[in-house]
Amino acid sequence: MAQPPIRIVVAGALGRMGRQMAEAVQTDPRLALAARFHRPGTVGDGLVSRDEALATADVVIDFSTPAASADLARFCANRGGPGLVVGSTGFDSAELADIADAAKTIPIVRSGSFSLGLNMLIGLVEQAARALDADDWDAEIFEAHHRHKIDAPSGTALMLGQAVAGGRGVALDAVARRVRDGVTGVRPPGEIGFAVVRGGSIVGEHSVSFCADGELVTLSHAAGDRIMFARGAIAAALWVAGRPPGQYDMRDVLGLNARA
Ligand SMILES: NC(=O)C1=CN([C@@H]2O[C@H](COP(=O)(O)OP(=O)(O)OC[C@H]3O[C@@H](n4cnc5c(N)ncnc54)[C@H](OP(=O)(O)O)[C@@H]3O)[C@@H](O)[C@H]2O)C=CC1
Ligand SMILES: O=C(O)C1=N[C@H](C(=O)O)C[C@H](O)C1
Repeated sequence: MAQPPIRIVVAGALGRMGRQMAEAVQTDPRLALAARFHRPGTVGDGLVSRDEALATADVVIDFSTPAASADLARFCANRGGPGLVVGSTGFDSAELADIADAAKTIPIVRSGSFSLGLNMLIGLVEQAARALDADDWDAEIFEAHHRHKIDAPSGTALMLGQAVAGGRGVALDAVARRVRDGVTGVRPPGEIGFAVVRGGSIVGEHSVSFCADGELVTLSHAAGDRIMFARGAIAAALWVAGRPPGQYDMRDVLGLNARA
C-alpha cells in the first residue's frame, strides 16, 4: 500500500531557502506541505503561527537564523516533536549546545550544507589531510557567497575545516586562522586558514588547498542553484521522520558516516 505523504512544515518561509523549500516540497509526491511559518507576528497570505504550524508537522525544515533555529529546537523538544532538519549556519557555542540538548528528546539533522557533492567532498578532504603531512602541506580553505550572506566563514567552510582537522587528529579551534590582517607573521605549520569573498549572486563556492613547496592540491565544489540544497534537505526530512532522538548530519543521511 502507498505510504501517506510526510507532512512538512517550512520555517523561515519568506527567506531565499524557505521559498525554495516550499516549492520543492510541493512538487514532491512523497511529501505534503502542511504549513509555512515566518517570524512571530507574520501571518496571513499562506503563513500561520509557529504553534499552529507545528501541530500539523511530521518534520520541520528550517533555514532561518542561528538564534531562531536554536529557539525552534528548544521549543520542539519541549513539546516532544516534531523532528527537525536545520540548515541555518553561523551558530555560536551556546546555540549549538541548545540544539545538542534538544536532540536528546527529538531527532535533528543539522548540516552546514545539504549538497550531496559537498558531503562526498568532505570524505576526500579528510583523506587528503590524513595523507599529507601538516608540517609540509599548508591547508587553506576558500569560500565565496552572495552579498546577502550574513555569517563568515560559511557553515560549509567550517565543515571543511573540521574535515582537515579530523584527518590530522587535531581540534579545529586550536589551529583555525579565521582572519588575517596587517603584519600577521610567518605562517605557523599546522594552521588551517580561511579566506572569504562576498559578492553578487554567488550561490556558494568552496575549495580546500593543500600547499607544499613546489606543488598544490586543490579540492573544490561549486553550487550553481539552491534547488540542490532543497533536495538534500528533503532527503534528510524523509530520513529523519520516525528516527529516534539524536543529532545527525547529512553524511548520516547519505550513509557516509561510519557509526559504531
Ligand atoms: N545548510 C545548507 O545547505 C544551506 C544553508 N543556508 C543557510 O540557511 C540560512 C538561511 O539562508 P537564506 O534563506 O539565504 O537567508 P534569508 O535571510 O533569505 O532567510 C532567512 C529567513 O529567516 C527569517 N527569520 C528570522 N528570524 C526568524 C524566526 N524567529 N522565525 C522564523 N523565521 C525567521 C528571516 O526573516 P527576515 O527576512 O524578516 O529577517 C529570513 O527571511 C542561513 O544561515 C544560510 O547560511 C543556506 C543555503 C543552504
Ligand atoms: O548562505 C548561503 O547562501 C549558504 N550557506 C551555507 C553555508 O554557510 O555554507 C551553504 C551554502 O554554501 C549556501
